[in-house]
Amino acid sequence: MSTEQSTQAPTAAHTHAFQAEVRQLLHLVTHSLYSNRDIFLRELISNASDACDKLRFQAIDDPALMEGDADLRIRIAVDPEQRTLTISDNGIGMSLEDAVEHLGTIAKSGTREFMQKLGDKQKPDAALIGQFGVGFYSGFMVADRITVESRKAGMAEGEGVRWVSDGTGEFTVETIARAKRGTDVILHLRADADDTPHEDKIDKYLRVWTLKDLIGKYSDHISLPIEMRKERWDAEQSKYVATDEWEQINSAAALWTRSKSDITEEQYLEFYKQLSGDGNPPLRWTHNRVEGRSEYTQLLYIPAKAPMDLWDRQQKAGVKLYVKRVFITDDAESLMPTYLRFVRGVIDSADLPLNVSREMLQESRDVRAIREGSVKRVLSMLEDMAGSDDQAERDKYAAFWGEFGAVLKEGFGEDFANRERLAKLLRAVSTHSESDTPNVSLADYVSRMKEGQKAIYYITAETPKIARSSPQLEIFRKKGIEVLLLTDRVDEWMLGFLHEFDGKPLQSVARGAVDLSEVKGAEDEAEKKDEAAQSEDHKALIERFKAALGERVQDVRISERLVDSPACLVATDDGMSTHLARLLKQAGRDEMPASKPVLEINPEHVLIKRVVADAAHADDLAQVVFDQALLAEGGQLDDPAAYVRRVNALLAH
Ligand SMILES: Nc1ncnc2c1ncn2[C@@H]1O[C@H](COP(=O)(O)OP(=O)(O)OP(=O)(O)O)[C@@H](O)[C@H]1O
Repeated sequence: MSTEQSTQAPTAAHTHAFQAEVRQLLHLVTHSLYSNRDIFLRELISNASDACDKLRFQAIDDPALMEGDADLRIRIAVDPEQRTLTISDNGIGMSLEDAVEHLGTIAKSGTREFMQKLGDKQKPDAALIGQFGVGFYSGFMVADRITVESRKAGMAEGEGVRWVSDGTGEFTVETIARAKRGTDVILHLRADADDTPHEDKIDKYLRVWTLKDLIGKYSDHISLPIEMRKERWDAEQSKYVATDEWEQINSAAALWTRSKSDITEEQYLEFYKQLSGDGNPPLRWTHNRVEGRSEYTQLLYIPAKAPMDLWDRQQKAGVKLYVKRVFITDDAESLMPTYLRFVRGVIDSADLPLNVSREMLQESRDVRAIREGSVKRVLSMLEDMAGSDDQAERDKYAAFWGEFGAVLKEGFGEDFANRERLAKLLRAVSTHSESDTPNVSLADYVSRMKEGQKAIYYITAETPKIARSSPQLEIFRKKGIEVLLLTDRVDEWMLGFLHEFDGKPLQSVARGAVDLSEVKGAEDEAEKKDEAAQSEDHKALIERFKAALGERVQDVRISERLVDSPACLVATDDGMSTHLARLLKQAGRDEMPASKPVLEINPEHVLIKRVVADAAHADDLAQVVFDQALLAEGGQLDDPAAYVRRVNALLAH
């Protein structure tokens, strides 16, 4: 910065407008969250704690940042006369640019998307809002003005910043002189209306014992000391008055470092909320101290609800890495594979060096051991729920699968070592039940297989409804053979890795030829046809179709799987399924040429018989039969107009 600028800057306060999403968020914060205002304290303490974590981490490489004051702590002070509540930390602090950027915009993509989704709804459900942290802005639930004074560690005394806003449209920033590193967030509490019920009065946040109570409830697990001024009884004034001495309010032992028996369920739940910003209680958690070659503590939670950014693979991993209680990063993908990105928690290693770099994280054997250990724990939690004797636990698993099943499926390609465990956790929709909720496991399927049935049959489609109406299922339905209906986008990809279960191959009903001859079924004998007599007729029929369809098909054959429909499309054994070809096209992957389908026809069907009987319209009929087979499986016609023309010609005839 030039001298000219630095002498000018302190005098001018600049006004900035909040980003539109922040304005919207502020509106919500001040209008809708009225019922649980207490959380503002937890949010601000959490920010202060993060700021100290960041400083501690940066100071590993640059100890001068500590400026001789390495006792990081958070202080809460009240001034009843001025009606202010101040949350101070001696953490990393903010520069003027930081303040404009961080306290004027919303950086988290999930929150931003959420705000956009809410649109103009002024009164959304408070539980919904509770799902994500409103962070700093929650201060405006209780304050009609917030002043933030800060100086970034390592910057000069004259380079502090004051940020002020009344939480409507704008804020101002100016440069100030500030000797102390770190941040003071000063809340100018709103005045209560006379008719505010006692328990809702904002005044309560000026009372020391209320604050102590809230810190105990929401922030006890924060690993830094949270201090308030000691009070002394003043007989003359007959009230408590603050002294100059500070006392520690919380236990300041990071929750995961305590022994399990000292932690209540409520504390685990509260910690989860703080860690994840998710207002829904988690489904399960696991807390272990692992000893042996690699020593670490893990506290891992399985959430009940998917966050908005679940599909954003760029999102930070959900597990925070600490080394000997020092926060290192919340961006360590190497700790958890991508297919478990929904897991939230903390891993605290006793072995890694404090200045561990990103590259080291990727290569370290310790990290690999931690990762393997954590994956095992998560899969065990899921197995416990899925295989529990208790219906409530199994319901929890079903809920989990509904939220995260499609993500877990990515594991088949990502985690070869655990493929079998993942296969047991898989749930699918099935022709065996009417429910479109995936609740059939491969083990259930195998236990119901018919005598002589060799494969586990499935079909992929866009929706269960389309899958259920597929002509390819007809023969399976008739013979009472169960078929799994796989309708997640990731399924085709997953099936590239999942070839068998319990020694039984997985086989698509829409691929290759079906051979159900060995499956025991009552109708089979009666169905045996005089094959020799039919084969000549069939040959002619097939030739007709081939001549009409030319390049559109790879082959035409008599179907073994159709009962009621005239025709269906199937892939060759090694060809790409038409469903996958469509998915790739939707994803803009046109360069993958779809392999041409095989048309299977049902010679017993009246339309197919007409192709033989009505030579004049045989071509049109064959084309229409093909197009309809494509439509029936949710495909799109290349030339819909030609299809309509042909159908009309046939109808008019
Ligand atoms: N006490 C503080 N010291 C330093 N920086 C702070 C402090 N409080 C807030 N900030 C900065 O402002 C940013 C925005 O804070 P805010 O609480 O809105 O969101 P967040 O902390 O990123 O997310 P969330 O609170 O939902 O976890 C923070 O990311 C941080 O960069």
